[in-house]
Amino acid sequence: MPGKRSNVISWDEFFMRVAIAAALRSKDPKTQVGACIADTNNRILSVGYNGTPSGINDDEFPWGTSDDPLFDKHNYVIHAEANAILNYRGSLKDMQGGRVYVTLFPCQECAKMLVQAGIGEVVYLDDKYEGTTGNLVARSVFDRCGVDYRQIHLREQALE
Ligand SMILES: Nc1nc(=O)n([C@H]2C[C@H](O)[C@@H](COP(=O)(O)O)O2)cc1CO
Ligand SMILES: [Zn+2]
Repeated sequence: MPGKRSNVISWDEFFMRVAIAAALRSKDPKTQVGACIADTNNRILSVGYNGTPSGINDDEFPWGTSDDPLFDKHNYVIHAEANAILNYRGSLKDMQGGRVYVTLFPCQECAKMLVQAGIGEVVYLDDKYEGTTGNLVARSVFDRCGVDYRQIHLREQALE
């Protein structure tokens, strides 16, 4: 009798890899972000990535920044975390105490939305905007609202 495979990936790795797969769909040339929401039973509820609102064609969208707010992508893009919440078609009750896996630490606006959606823990990979105002406010939101956050690192993993 062959024994079981022992080198399976953890739930943390699994959900983060799903978030990474979502980020691969992003059309943003500078920063691609993916998010995966899992419930307390380790079931995936939803996935999202940063993109334009559905009425705006992301292939033709000018993906740049500008002094003119009408031509700055930041004013149009829906963040990965927000899309993951909005993509869910079930009851928000299902997200209570759940976890969001994000490839980049959330901004302050998404932090507030994640709190209101009932998310209990944020697991993130990158934190390239650490120390910026939005990043500090997001941390403050999580701290004040009792949402835990922790960074993970992925190891190389091939199928064997
Ligand atoms: N947590 C996040 N989730 C996201 O979906 N984003 C998105 C918004 C933009 O499309 C892009 C950031 O663009 P840039 O400022 O690095 O050129 O990533 C950004 C953050 C950072 O807080
Ligand atoms: Zn955000």
